[in-house]
Amino acid sequence: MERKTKVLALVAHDNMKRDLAEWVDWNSRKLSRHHLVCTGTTGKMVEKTLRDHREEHEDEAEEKPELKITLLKSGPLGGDQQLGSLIADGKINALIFFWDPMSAQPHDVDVKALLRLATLYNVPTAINRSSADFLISSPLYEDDGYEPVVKDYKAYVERVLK
Ligand SMILES: O=C(CO)COP(=O)(O)O
Repeated sequence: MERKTKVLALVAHDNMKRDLAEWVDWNSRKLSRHHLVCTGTTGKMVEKTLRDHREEHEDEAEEKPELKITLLKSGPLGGDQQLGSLIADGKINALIFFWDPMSAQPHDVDVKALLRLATLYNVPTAINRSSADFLISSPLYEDDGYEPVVKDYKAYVERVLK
């Protein structure tokens, strides 16, 4: 049976990009069959990592799906906000965001907003390598029937203002 393609968002701050590149390389088979959405600079790195991985494993007979990677703007230039908007529209199935706990970011408010929306919409989110390992190796990750429950905000939306 044909498995569903998921939309996975991958983002890393500069000091964490090497970590993400290693993680992507290690998980390239699992990632390659999904549509990846990345902030600009992260996306270029992810694409290069996946292409290099393919070149190194050219001799393997397995079928290699066409890479599908969407590059948003660079994070500080609005990429985090673009991703937040995709989350609000229900277009992202999981977020892998290696954010830097040791450096201030010029777009810190955008980073916070992105993480807030991922939480609000109950998007499975990994914020470091171990949580990313747990996420990608979870049986639920492979379960096409699993849909995260999004809270019903109807009462909030329809509240009467005095
Ligand atoms: O700043 C980022 C996330 O907050 C990531 O942006 P880049 O992928 O463009 O470096």
